[in-house]
Amino acid sequence: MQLEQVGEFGLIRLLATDTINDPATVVVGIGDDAAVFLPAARQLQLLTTDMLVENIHFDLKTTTPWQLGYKAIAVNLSDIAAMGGVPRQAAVSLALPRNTQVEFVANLYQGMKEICREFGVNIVGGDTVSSPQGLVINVVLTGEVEPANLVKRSGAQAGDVVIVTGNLGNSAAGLDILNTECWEEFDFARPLVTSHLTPRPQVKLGQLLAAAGASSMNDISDGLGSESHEIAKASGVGMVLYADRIPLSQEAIQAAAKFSKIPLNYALYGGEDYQLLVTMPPDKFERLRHQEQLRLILIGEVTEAKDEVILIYPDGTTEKIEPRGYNHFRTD
Ligand SMILES: Nc1ncnc2c1ncn2[C@@H]1O[C@H](COP(=O)(O)OP(=O)(O)O)[C@@H](O)[C@H]1O
Ligand SMILES: Cc1ncc(C[n+]2csc(CCOP(=O)(O)OP(=O)(O)O)c2C)c(N)n1
Ligand SMILES: [Mg+2]
Repeated sequence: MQLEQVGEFGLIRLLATDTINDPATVVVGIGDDAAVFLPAARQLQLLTTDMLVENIHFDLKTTTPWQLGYKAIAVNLSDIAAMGGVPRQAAVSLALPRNTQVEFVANLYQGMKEICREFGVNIVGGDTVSSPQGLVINVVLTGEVEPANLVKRSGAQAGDVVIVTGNLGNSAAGLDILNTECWEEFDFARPLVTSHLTPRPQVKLGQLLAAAGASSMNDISDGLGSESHEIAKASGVGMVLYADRIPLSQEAIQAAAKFSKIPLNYALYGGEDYQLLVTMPPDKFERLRHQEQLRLILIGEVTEAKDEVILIYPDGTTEKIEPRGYNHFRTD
């Protein structure tokens, strides 16, 4: 069905079902001039926004609308996770080309509703407009954090350990695969493509790490190279990272071989992994380490060398990691 058959308001009515997963916090949801919600007492309020733009963040030849909706929420959840917070209220703005099908938008919302249900997030509003070129989806997400558990980028201290919460580079490898003909034939492709199209934000781990005394956190949207420098700059410290400890999946290594790339570069400069990069005093990390079910990988240490991130290879050679990752306005 064409959008013009239902119109702007008909579309919104179609989408507005099953959007409230935590009714106790919502006074007014979709349908008024503004949403009204009730923050919990004595919690700091978090607010983040991230936008996905067609042919910059996604390609509709390789992404289903369901996956796009899921990812649009996931990348915002990841920012709340990186503050140690609990996600709460979302607003979703869409700019849709006129020839978009109603079914496309309904599937986009199914993807968003699925991940919102899983994380207890309400969709309380948004905006729907037409776009002369390409689809744009923007999400605003609020969250809450106990004041004592707030973790900023600026708290890393020399002597802290540097940890990550999962494999890095899968998403960038997945993007290379999606841009290849007949990728379904590669037996290593599936988990990489899944990491790229439907990343899992580390919301629970973010809360746990915050409560356990993380000194800084950042989610890895632009790549480890860029995010490690973000923490170093904000905290006035440096880092050493051990090349052989940076977790790469077998599948990412196989993909790198296929595309004649250096596997570690997927992790350093690829981006969109949505794992957390965390610093923490070593004694606090030791206490967490014994909880076996947690996947926490120690990859380095915080140093006093201001703003310098050094990679150390097993043979002792070192190299400076550049503050480079995905950058919207640079072409190098
Ligand atoms: N157009 C903008 N206006 C105001 N603040 C912005 C704008 N774009 C980005 N920011 C802010 O700049 C900081 C860095 O943004 P970004 O690199 O997108 O962070 P993240 O990787 O966490 O999404 C964030 O605090 C973000 O809110
Ligand atoms: C079609 C397509 N081309 C390229 C990419 C790769 N890519 C696009 S944006 C991005 C970085 C993350 O996006 P950004 O908007 O910078 O996220 P933020 O740091 O604001 O969370 C990457 C790696 C992609 N996902 N899809
Ligand atoms: Mg952003």
